[in-house]
Amino acid sequence: MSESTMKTMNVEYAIIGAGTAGLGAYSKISRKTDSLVMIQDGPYGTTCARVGCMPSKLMITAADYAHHLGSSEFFGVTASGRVDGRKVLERLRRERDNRFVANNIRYVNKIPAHYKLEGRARFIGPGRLRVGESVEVTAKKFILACGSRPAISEVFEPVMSRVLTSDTIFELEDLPRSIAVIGMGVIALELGQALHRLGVETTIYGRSGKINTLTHPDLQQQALDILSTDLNIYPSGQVVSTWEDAEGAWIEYEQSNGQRITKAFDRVLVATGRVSNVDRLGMEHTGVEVNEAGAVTFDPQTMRCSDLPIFIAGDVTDHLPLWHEAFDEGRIAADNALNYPNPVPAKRRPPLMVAFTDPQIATIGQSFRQLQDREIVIGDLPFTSPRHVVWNKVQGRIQVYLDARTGVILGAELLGYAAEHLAHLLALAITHDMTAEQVLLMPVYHPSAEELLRDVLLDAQKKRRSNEADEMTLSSSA
Ligand SMILES: Cc1cc2nc3c(=O)[nH]c(=O)nc-3n(C[C@H](O)[C@H](O)[C@H](O)COP(=O)(O)OP(=O)(O)OC[C@H]3O[C@@H](n4cnc5c(N)ncnc54)[C@H](O)[C@@H]3O)c2cc1C
Ligand SMILES: NC(=O)c1ccc[n+]([C@@H]2O[C@H](COP(=O)([O-])OP(=O)(O)OC[C@H]3O[C@@H](n4cnc5c(N)ncnc54)[C@H](O)[C@@H]3O)[C@@H](O)[C@H]2O)c1
Repeated sequence: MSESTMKTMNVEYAIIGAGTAGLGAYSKISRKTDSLVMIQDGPYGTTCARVGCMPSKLMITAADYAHHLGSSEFFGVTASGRVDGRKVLERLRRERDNRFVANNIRYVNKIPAHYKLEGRARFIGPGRLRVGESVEVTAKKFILACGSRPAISEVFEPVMSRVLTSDTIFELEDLPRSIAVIGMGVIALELGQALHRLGVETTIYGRSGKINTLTHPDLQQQALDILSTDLNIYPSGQVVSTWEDAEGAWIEYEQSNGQRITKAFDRVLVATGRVSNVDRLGMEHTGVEVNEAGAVTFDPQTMRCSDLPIFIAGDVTDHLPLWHEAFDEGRIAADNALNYPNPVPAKRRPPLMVAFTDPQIATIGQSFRQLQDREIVIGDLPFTSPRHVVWNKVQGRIQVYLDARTGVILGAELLGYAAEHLAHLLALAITHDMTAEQVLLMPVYHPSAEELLRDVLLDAQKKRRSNEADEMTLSSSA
């Protein structure tokens, strides 16, 4: 394209990406100025609604129904269920498209056309972007909100026609007969368990041997043991080769003990993490600092990159790739872009993560690993309350970490049925720097799952008092 046919735009603010973070930034900036553009490559609707949080939870819910039917005998209820894979996937797409994606598109459609530009943006110089092949945008401030994409390693190239990722699995017409799930992170565990419960012969191939979403070794092991009771999991090793023939996609996997396993599958779901789209942005033209791993360095309080008028938000950061964080970061980045060069540092919320497996995995505040150098007491109980017994859901554990001196709740790791709700109560307590004693002032209904939270805090308190008594005995005998 010649310079003369290149369309040019000159604005104050350019937002790259119209996902959760980009739209969060747009909503703030558009209230203050007309001089902005939001550039989107690919379909609108956001990763969360189209191929992330929402379709995965819709699939998990169908799988939960199938699982409950299969286990209802325990309650004296005989039920028979048959999974119709086509209907499961049709319903998933219907709900996703008519509700979650449609809501988002409705919002995007209300954005005036002159604020929106479609095409892939990349920097061609400081303050200058090329969008697609025919548009050049000059802006004073930039918000990088262009998300991430599934990582697929070269070893899967021979079976690419059978490879699925979270970007493609929800578009299947029918459920496959068998699937290899590569990875043991959140996507692999959520979707692997759901597919298994929907009747797909599923094998999960991990790498590290650990469920790293949790950090306490006992919880990691217990999570693996529980999930392995109904799921076929090889936790530790690596895929060494793949090939395809009439039987399907063959996976050759070497376990960490050196033993090799070879098996053919209809499909292969690669869930081995995500890569930030920052690598396609031409950052070398901007002067932004990039660390050894290729990630942009930024200040999490302002989302500012180096000292430049460039801000970053959402999964593109490689840091806390979760929906609520993307939304917060978009808004923090917008506030700081609007106020540039004066920083507006934001108080970040305590970390909160829930994996929607059964049992659920949740982490709140500081992890056990992060607290290793600090004096803490651990409230630690099996995930059992009268309510959990009634539900016949007594697997797992809850750990709450208190500062040994003050009793302030610092963090927690949970593995248990519907842990999401206790996780949110703990998140509230941590947000307000509450002590166990303060939380214990709350009324707790009987029989409720929240009794477990009360009991684990009482356990932690008891340990704290016993530590204090030991210290007093020591000092009086010294
Ligand atoms: C399967 C799955 C399940 C998940 N489940 C949950 C969950 O239960 N709870 C939770 O909190 N989080 C969940 N997440 C994470 C959550 O979806 C993300 O954290 C969130 O969607 C990130 O939003 P974002 O705005 O950073 O990115 P996105 O929504 O991906 O937006 C970025 C946009 O930028 C566009 N883009 C990329 N490059 C360019 C470019 N050069 N120029 C212009 N545009 C560009 C992309 O096409 C994309 O549309 C899940 C993710 C996945 C994949
Ligand atoms: N419920 C939720 O909030 C939810 C659900 C799904 C996804 N997400 C978000 O999406 C992000 C991406 O999820 P993800 O599961 O792709 O990433 P992840 O980082 O959680 O897990 C990737 C896993 O793949 C393993 N791995 C990497 N290379 C491998 C290889 N060659 N062979 C075998 N295993 C390999 C890693 O050890 C890791 O366990 C998550 O970090 C999470 O923030 C959140």
